[in-house]
Amino acid sequence: MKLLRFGAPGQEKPGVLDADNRVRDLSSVVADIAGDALLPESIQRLQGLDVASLPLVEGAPQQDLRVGPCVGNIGKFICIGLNYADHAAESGMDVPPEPVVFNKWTSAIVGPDDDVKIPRGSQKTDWEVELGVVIGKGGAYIEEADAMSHVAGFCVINDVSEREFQIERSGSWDKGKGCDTFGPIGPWLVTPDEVGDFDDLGMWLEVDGKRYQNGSTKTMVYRVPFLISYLSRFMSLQPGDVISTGTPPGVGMGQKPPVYLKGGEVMTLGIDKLGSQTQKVTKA
Ligand SMILES: NC(=O)N[C@@H](O)C(=O)O
Repeated sequence: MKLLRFGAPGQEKPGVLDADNRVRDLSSVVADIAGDALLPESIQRLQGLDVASLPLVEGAPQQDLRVGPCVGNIGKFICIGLNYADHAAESGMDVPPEPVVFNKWTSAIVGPDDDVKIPRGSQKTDWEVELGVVIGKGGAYIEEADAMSHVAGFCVINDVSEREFQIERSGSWDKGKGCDTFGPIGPWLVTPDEVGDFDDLGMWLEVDGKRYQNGSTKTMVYRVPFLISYLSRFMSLQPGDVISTGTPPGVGMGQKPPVYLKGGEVMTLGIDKLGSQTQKVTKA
């Protein structure tokens, strides 16, 4: 099942894609794709609906119908760094002995096709296609073997990053990761049954039609069940938390010479079975 949120920023309604990829309005069934609506029993209830009987929404998603972030009211936006050995190498860093964990502020969250704004003073705004994991059932000290029962679904994330703010300005990476618009999420929240093998999903990213990232979740160092279990030793996870699991090689910082985003450029990125995003780059 592909769940989504559609409408103007801040006023999104819940929806679901039907068999013909048209949007059906879920407002009469759930208030939002958020919080307790992501619990396993709630998702199961949605999966039991006759989708074709729900009201049809006018417009083609991602064309004349705006799609918002596929999860509302996200509590924590947790990211994993250096989770692909070849990306760690292009960043001039070693694969860490334990996952690198950092945050994106929730004010960074935007829809999959909303503009990405280069922050004031930035010279080094960069891209990162990543597999997103959305928590359905919360918990602490989750066993790795049980971790997938805590997952509501998967989505595409662009972990937009300002490298000078992140690496050259002291302190944690967070300054360069959480600027406004640096967290496009969606278009769809795809339930695990529809994704199947999440350890073998192709992922890609292009800027103005030039392909920079071409990877697969196959080469992740720390896999999804381990990451959920690992994170839950340091914090309780809650319904609607989002984990961005790291990027494969091909970021701008890793090009020779490095390449960074400029106003007017367009990023397109996607992951097998999870859909694609398109963002115009503008200036704050
Ligand atoms: N270098 C860097 O910022 N990396 C990451 O965010 C990552 O590995 O996903």
